[in-house]
Amino acid sequence: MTHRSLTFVTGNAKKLEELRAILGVNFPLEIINYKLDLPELQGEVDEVSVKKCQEAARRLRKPVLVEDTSLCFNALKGLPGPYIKWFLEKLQPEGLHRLLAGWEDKSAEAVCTFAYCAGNCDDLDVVLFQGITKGKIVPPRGTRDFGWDCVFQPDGHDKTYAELPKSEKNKISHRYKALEKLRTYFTEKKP
Ligand SMILES: O=P(O)(O)OP(=O)(O)OP(=O)(O)OC[C@H]1O[C@@H](n2cnc3c(O)ncnc32)[C@H](O)[C@@H]1O
Ligand SMILES: [Mg+2]
Repeated sequence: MTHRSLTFVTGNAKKLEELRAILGVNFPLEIINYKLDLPELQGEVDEVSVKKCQEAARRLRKPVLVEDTSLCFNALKGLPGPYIKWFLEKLQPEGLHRLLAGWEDKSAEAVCTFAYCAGNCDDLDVVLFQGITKGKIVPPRGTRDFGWDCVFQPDGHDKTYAELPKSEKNKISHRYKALEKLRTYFTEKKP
């Protein structure tokens, strides 16, 4: 059996860990990691992912996959959105919750957007696979080993992502939902 490969370009080891756990061994392509923190242009969620993916394809010149994660507060009309990394870095999880102090509405959406490009020089078409999990922003609870997991409580659960066992998060998460779409695409797609 020929094994096509796909290079996942990310500087984030936890994203890679979840991708491997979610896709498991039955995914038809071999996933190779290329550790690189790509520059991210400003814009709406989809735009950021498309540009990031085209930059990865330009640099690596082979089939590439990138991912961009947003955390969108409904009271703030979707912000911090794709800028969550910088908000988290400066404000820490406590500060993310405090951002919503003036609003009754604590609802938020975790959005994961995978972007794939076949990497041909003259064709930088990008396909997106997006997953959204709705929830609310709460005071931090649970482990602090991955980003804003400790302040995001998915709807229908009384635990934050950080309090849920990894295997549970990976059954309901924004990343899981995006990867299910990606799995369908690559499983049904003829080489
Ligand atoms: O190299 P890339 O793939 O861009 O990795 P990154 O860490 O820069 O990631 P993003 O640009 O997508 O920024 C998303 C931020 O949200 C965090 N994050 C991503 N997925 C998460 C998840 O499932 N749970 C909690 N935090 C997450 C991540 O650590 C960043 O701080
Ligand atoms: Mg990034």
